[in-house]
Formats: sequence, structure tokens, C-alpha cells
Amino acid sequence: MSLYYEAAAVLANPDSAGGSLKSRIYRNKDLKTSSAQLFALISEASKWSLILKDVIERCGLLAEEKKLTPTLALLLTHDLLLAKCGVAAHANHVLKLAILRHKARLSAEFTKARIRHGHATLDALRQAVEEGELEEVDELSKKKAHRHPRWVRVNTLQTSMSEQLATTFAGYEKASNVQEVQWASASVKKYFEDPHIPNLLALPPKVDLSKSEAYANGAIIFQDKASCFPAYLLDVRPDDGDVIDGCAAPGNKTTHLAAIVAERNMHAKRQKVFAYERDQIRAATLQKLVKRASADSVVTIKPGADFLAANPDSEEFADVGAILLDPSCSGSGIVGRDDSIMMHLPDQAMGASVVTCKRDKKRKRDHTMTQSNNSTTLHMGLDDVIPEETPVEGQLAERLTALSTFQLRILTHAMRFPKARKITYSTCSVHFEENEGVVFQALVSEIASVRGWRILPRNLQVQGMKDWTQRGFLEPEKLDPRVDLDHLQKKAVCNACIRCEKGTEEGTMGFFVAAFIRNAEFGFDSNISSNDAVEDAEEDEWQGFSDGDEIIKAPMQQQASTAFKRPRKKGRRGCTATVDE
Ligand SMILES: C[S@@+](CC[C@H](N)C(=O)[O-])C[C@H]1O[C@@H](n2cnc3c(N)ncnc32)[C@H](O)[C@@H]1O
Repeated sequence: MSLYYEAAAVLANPDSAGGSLKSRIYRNKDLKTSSAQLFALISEASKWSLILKDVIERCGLLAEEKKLTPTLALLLTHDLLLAKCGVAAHANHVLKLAILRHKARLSAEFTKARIRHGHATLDALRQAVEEGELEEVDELSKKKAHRHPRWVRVNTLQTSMSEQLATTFAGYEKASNVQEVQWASASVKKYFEDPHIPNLLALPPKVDLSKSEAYANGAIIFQDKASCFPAYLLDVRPDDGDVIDGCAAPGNKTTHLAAIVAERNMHAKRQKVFAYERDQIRAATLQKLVKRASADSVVTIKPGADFLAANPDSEEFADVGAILLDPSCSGSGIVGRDDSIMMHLPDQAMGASVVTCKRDKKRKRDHTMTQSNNSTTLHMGLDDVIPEETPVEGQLAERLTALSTFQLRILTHAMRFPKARKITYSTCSVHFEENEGVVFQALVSEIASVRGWRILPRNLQVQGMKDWTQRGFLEPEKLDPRVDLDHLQKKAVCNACIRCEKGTEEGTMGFFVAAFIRNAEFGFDSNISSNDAVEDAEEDEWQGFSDGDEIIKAPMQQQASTAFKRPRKKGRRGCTATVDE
């Protein structure tokens, strides 16, 4: 009977062992049960747990069978009602006897639950469960959030959009907007071609492409729309020379950069992409993903190397013209991943406990169980996929100060590369301190003024980014008082910054990106006059103040008569178009 006890022990994780669910099961040499059987039982039971929890509570099973814990009850009920071979134990085993005593009532309650959920047959219910529909209804009714589509970038290093539409997505229907796929169930074969980022598709949130040949071979890459902004905004051209990705792992932006470079550089001198990654474990993932994407002929990985220690004056970087920086951040913009599983446990008394199993390899705290208001949450990964960023918890103010200090250091370090003419700076954070706050400080830094760095104004951004309506904003009380820019300049900088909001109908995570360029008089003729940014700001239509609007005064420019501030949410429809309200 070790199967159920061992599965319950894996879920309880008493040693707070690190690693994903899969790795903890497969690496555990002490298990008596087959790893595959154990993993299948837990992941299947989790899919059904919302219904089974209810069934078990209505039967009062836990009150009558003292030998059963909530986890054991759930696992056994799953196998009793849904497994082909029933409960996997010999006929006289104490757990089997305990659950069999309630077979008739459990079956009857299960039938009632199916009908309550509106499914005429078990097959119909099974399909809804497989597609995560019941889970979605439950979660969305609590959060009222928009669903997050499955974003898929077609890897042009290997294939093309037309080839993928004719193969991997053969038979799929073209949707006319992202909301059509956002609310579609996994079985609906629909795609939406993104209007802002080339070679990007949105698919229904629960669609499982992880077993597709295209994913396994790297022809398609799972990458959030917002995460595609930096490489696209950097807009590397053949005459930009080599490129550095200063904070590369797991490597989505690196392979995107490599694809853009390769696509545009058919005949010109071969450009390299140097990919720095300080963390050795993440660097191993970077190596794997770069290889899988066939980007290894373009990308030179610097495993375990600190970008801050890269010498800008070294011969190796003499031709570096563009730098992408996506440094570690608070991760506050990250949305819950669809690859997480939720396990709802029956409550011994009334109410329910919920066990959430999320993908995450690194943090032990993702395996802890917390209890509040009758709910138990266990954070545990399914697979060993390293996320682009891991959200930071606790002591926010201190963390933001430490993070923004590091982010400014890394950004000003990039500004030292003698031939660099373009930089993008991005985070998956929603905090001003890590975003516009860092951009403003970098703009007034000594290195920016010595080398002639300035913000890339909206009107000069690549088309899709120029068209993106959600822009940066100012939180004056958080701005470093040394940022001595006038009101119009601040407004121009905010309008040049790009933001994505999480949980909106756009289907992105929370994200920030800005690009910097160098002035022509500092040796780079980028056909940009130094007044472009301000002109860009002046072009914005000023809509004036509405009654009750809080006027934000720039600290250095108290006389300023206009203001721009964090956009208010205007219902669920859309982000604010400009920094002005
Ligand atoms: C937000 S993640 C990058 C995500 C990546 N750009 C992507 O799209 O997949 C930040 C990464 O930067 C690495 N990092 C942080 N500081 C670094 C430094 N000084 N030099 C090199 N890598 C660094 C972290 O280990 C982490 O893997």
C-alpha cells in the first residue's frame, strides 16, 4: 500500500525538499512505488480535486474514517471512482476496506456533483476536467481576472509563421482578437496573430503544446508577449555590430535576439550575440534552450559570468553596438502560470483546504504549506522549467532599494561600452522604483552625459512598440531628487517608457521596457536629432485636468502647470493610452 502513503508524503513534503514535483519524485531513490505511477496519481487526482473534495465532504467520510487523512481520502476516492483498475491495494488492506465501505455513497454524491456541474455524462465531465474548465470557473470567480493566453513565438531560426500554421497549427481557425482565444477552452483550435510583435501567436490558455514536435525541437517557443518587447524594441540592424544580452537565462530574449539578428543579417558581416549569465545552474538551462532553438551559431554563452565584470574596453567587445538588459527584479508583474496544479483537499470539519502546486524549482518556500481561513496552500512545481524571474516576497521597500541600486549599476555599466549605440532595459516588475525610477537616474548619470545617452522617444520606436498604447508614468514622491529634468522632459521620458499591465484583456504579464540611444554628436549618426524626445512629448494631446485630479508636481519644477501620473484603471477595457489623464 505504499502508493497512497507515499503520494501523501510527497504532497506533505515534511522535509521541505526543494525541486519540482517531478524531480522530487523521480530523484527519490527510497520510493517503493514506481515514480511514473506516483506522478500520475498526484497529477490526475489534482485535476479532479475540486469535485472530489466536495463529494468527500458531503459523504462525511473523514468524520467516519479516522484512519484517513484529507490527502489519503482524496487519492483513494480518485482511484475508487475514476481509475480503470480501482484502488491499487490488496483486498484486505485497511485503507481499501475503509474507502470501500463508502463506495455507494461516494458514487451517488459523485453523480450528483456531475449533474450540478451541468454534465450529462461522465465523458463530458472528464473533458471539462481535462481542459481545466472547472478550475478556471472557480479561480476566476474569486479573482475576476482575465485569463492569460498561451503565447507562442515562432522561432524563425528554424521555421516560419506560414510553415507553423500549415503544420503545428493545421486546422486552427484565425481569431480576430486576443479575447477570442483568451476565453476559449483548450480543445478550441484557434489562434490569434499578434499585431505588435512579429511571429507571435496567442492560443487558448490551457492548450497543451508541450508534447508537440515543434516545441520539442525548438521551432516554437513559449514566451509571454511582454517578454518579446525588449529584443524587438532593440531593433538590431546589421550595422549595429555585435550584441550583448547581459542577464540571459533562461534565454527567451537571447534566442529572440538571435532570431532577429539572423533574419536581418543574411549577407552582412556575421554578428555575434554574447549571453551573460551569472548563475551556473541557470546558465546550464540557457545552454540547453539556445541549442534547442538552433541559436548556438549566433550566441556565445558566458556561463557563470558577471556582466558587471565584463570589461567594456576589451578587444572582444570592440564591435558591440547593442545591449539588452533584463536584470533580476522583484518579479511583481509575473502572472500565475497555467502549468501549476491546484489540489483541493477535503476539510475534516466544514470548508475546504486547497493545495496549490506550482512550477518552481529553486525556492524551498515554494514547497511550504500555509494555512489560513480553512485553506492550505502547498507551492510545488510540476516540471523543472526555470522561470524568467521568480517573484520576491516580503520586506518590499528594502528589496526595492537593493534591486534598483543593482539595476542602475548594471544599466550604467552597459552605457560604458564605447561603440554601444542602443540599449534596452526591462523588468517584469510593476514598481516605479525598478522601472521609470531607474531610467531617470540612468539618464542623469555621469556616464550618460559623457557618452551622450538619452531615451529613445516613442515616435522613433519600431512600429509595434510605437503603437503600444500603455506608457510609463511618474510617481514624483519616489523619484530621486537629483533627477533635475524639467516637466516636459519628464513627460517625454515617461511617454518613451513602455508598460504592460497584468490581468487585463491584453493578456500580458506586468512588464516594463525602455530603450536608450546615443546622440549623433557623440559619434553615432542614428538620424535622430536631440530634440526628438521633447518634440514627441509636445505632440501628445494635452487633455487638461479633471476635477479632483491630483496634480503631480515635478520636485525640481514646482512651476510646472501640467501633470502626468500612474494611469487609473478604466474598467477592464484597456490601458490608458498616454501618460496624461
Ligand atoms: C530576469 S532574469 C533574465 C530572463 C531572461 N532575459 C529571459 O528572457 O529568459 C535575470 C537573470 O540575470 C541573471 N543575472 C543577475 N545579475 C547578473 C549579472 N550581474 N551578470 C550576469 N547575469 C546576471 C540572473 O541570474 C537571472 O538569470
